[in-house]
Amino acid sequence: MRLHGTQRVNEQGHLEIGGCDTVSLAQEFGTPLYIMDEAHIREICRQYYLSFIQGMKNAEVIYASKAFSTLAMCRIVNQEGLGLDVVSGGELHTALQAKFPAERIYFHGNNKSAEELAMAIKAGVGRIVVDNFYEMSLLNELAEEMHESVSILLRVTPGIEAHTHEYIQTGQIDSKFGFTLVNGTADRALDLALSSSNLVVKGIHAHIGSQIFELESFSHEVHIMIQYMADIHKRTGYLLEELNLGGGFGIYYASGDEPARIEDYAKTVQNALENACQNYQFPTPKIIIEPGRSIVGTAGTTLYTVGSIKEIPGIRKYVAVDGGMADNPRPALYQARYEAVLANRAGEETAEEVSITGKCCESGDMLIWDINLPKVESGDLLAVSCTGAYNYSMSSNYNRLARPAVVLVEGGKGDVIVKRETYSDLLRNDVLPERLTHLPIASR
Ligand SMILES: Cc1ncc(COP(=O)(O)O)c(C=O)c1O
Ligand SMILES: N[C@@H](CCCC[NH3+])C(=O)O
Repeated sequence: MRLHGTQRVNEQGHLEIGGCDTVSLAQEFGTPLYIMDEAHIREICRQYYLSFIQGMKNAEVIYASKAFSTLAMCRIVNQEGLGLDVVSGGELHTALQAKFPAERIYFHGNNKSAEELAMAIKAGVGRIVVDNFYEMSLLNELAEEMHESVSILLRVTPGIEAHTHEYIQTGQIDSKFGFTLVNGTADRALDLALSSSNLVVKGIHAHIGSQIFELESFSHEVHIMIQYMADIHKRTGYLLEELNLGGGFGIYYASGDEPARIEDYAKTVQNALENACQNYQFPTPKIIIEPGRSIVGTAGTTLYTVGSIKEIPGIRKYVAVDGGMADNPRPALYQARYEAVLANRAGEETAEEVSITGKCCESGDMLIWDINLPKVESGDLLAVSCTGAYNYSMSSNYNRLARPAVVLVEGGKGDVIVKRETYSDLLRNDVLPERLTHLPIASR
C-alpha cells in the first residue's frame, strides 16, 4: 500500500497516522473506524491556497463538502481560507452550525426545495448556483417575498465528456445537471435571469466530472466557458465576472492512478485562461474551483477487524471485515479500487492473495478483489487507504449496521469528531408500535 500524508510504519511494525498507532486507535475507539489525517488535509488545503488563491490574481477555492461534511471539517476549511460548496439543507445547516461565514458558501443542487432555497437566502449565502428554470422562478419568487436580492451563477452543461467512470461524468450533454449550452437553453436561462427582478447574475458554472486525471479536460472547459462568456457579452452587452469550473481533480487510490500536481492543475487553468481571454477578447474573470475528493480523499483511512475467513480451494480466499459497503459503497457503485495493509503487521512481507469482503448480505459487498497481504488471521486489523472522500458521506445503515466513528488524528492525539452510532441511534426515528393506531395489539 502506498503511504499518504503522515502515514508511516512505526518501530512495532504498526501503521501509524498523525503520530497515532492504529492498533491503539482500534483499542481505544473500536472498529470499523474512519481515521482522518488533519495535517494532510491542511497541507492539501494550503497547496490549493498557494497555487490558486495566491498564484492566480483573482481566484477562490471552495471545498465541495459532499465529499466529507462534518462540523470539524467545516472549521478546518474555514481556518485554511477556503470557501464551501453545499448541495442540500443538511450540508448548509452543518456549515452554519460550524459558524462558516455564509458569504463564502455556494449552494448547488439540481432540485433544491423551496425550504432549502429560503434557508439559503435567509442565511445570506454568497452564491446560489441555479440549475434549471423551475428553480430560477422559485428562487426569484422567494427572494421577492423576502425582499432580498440574490447573487447567482448559472450552471451550464458544456458538452465535455471527461474520461472517468460514466456515473461520475457530469459535463456531457445527456446529463441531469444544468442548462445545455449548445442548443440555446443556456441563452434562454441567462435572458430570463437577467430579467428576473430579484436575481443578480454574477457568472456561470460547470462541473465536468470527478476523478479526472487529464488536465486538458480542464483547459478545454476553460476555453468553452470563456468563449461562451464572450458570446453573451456580444449578444447582450452583459459582462459576466465569475467563472466557476467545478471540481473533479483526481487522486491516487491504487496502482495505475496517476494524478497531476495541484500546482500543475493551477498552471493549466491559468494558461488556458490567459489564452482564451486573449483569443475571445474577454476580460479575465474571477476563477472559482470546487475540489472535494482531492482535499480529503487521501487523508482518510478505514480501519477494520478481520473476522471470518473462507477459502474455496483453487478459487479464492474471502477475508471478511466488520464493515463493508455500508461504510464504503464505492467499489459496489463504481468498481472503485483500493489498497490496504494489515495495520498490526504493516512491516511484514506479503504471503497470499485474498479478497476483502464486508459483512452485508450482498455478494457485491466487496471492498477489494485480489490483494496481496501477509497470511491473514482472524483478529488482524486491516487498514484501507484513501477512504476520506465519499465514504463517510455516502455511508448507510444497510442491514442496520451502525455507522463507524470518525477520528481526527494529529500530533499523536486522536479526537472523535463524529461519534460511533449506537443501536439506540438506529431506532431514534422509529415510532414504537404501541403508539401506532392501526397496528393490531394482539399477535396471532
Ligand atoms: C458541482 C460539483 N462541484 C464539485 C464537485 C466535487 O468534485 P470532486 O470531489 O471530484 O472534486 C462535484 C462532485 O463531483 C460537483 O458535482
Ligand atoms: N460520489 C462519487 C463522486 C460524485 C461526486 C459528486 N458530483 C464518488 O465517490 O466517486
